[in-house]
Amino acid sequence: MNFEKYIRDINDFPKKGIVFKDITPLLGDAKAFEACADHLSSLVHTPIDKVVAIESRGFFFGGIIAQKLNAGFVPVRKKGKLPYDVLEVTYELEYGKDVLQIHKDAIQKGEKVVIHDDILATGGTAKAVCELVESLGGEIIQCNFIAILEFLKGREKIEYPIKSLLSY
Ligand SMILES: O=P(O)(O)OC[C@H]1O[C@H](OP(=O)(O)OP(=O)(O)O)[C@H](O)[C@@H]1O
Ligand SMILES: Nc1ncnc2[nH]cnc12
Repeated sequence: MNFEKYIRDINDFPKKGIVFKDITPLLGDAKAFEACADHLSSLVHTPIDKVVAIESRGFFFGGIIAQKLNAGFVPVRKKGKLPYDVLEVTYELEYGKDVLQIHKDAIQKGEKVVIHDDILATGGTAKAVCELVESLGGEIIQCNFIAILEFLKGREKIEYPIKSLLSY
């Protein structure tokens, strides 16, 4: 399937000068949504224990991928949303700065982990999540995205295999 036609550019969102990749047309089409979930799952070739996905757009497919791969689902959330003991990391992304948190008991030492998000842009977000997973002793198998904005060089920040359906 040509997923590109379900992702639209929105100029100057959320800040002037940013070309925002909007995946809501993909989510709104039943066939495209299902095909995208299937493709994202098929990018993983080894058994894994956990899919770690990033609030909020990583959650749309993260849970489905976990189910398809027979793995548990772990949410990484913006500060103040997770109720139990957390580890946290401050990070910068293409258009801002924030804090991400993960539950301290979400990953056991040695568990095999796939990280999923919708977009890899500057890589600040994904790198921060890699750090959280590493701190808990997880073994990162790969980072898996719907699309990579190659011109923002996010790949250079990530030292694990990167897989995606689309590159811009
Ligand atoms: O590679 P980076 O430059 O770090 O940017 C990528 C991140 O930016 C977006 O999330 P955002 O923080 O906008 O939150 P949202 O998913 O809640 O919309 C996107 O979903 C990624 O998580
Ligand atoms: N240009 C962009 N479009 C959508 N999500 C993003 N996250 C960071 N940069 C983005």
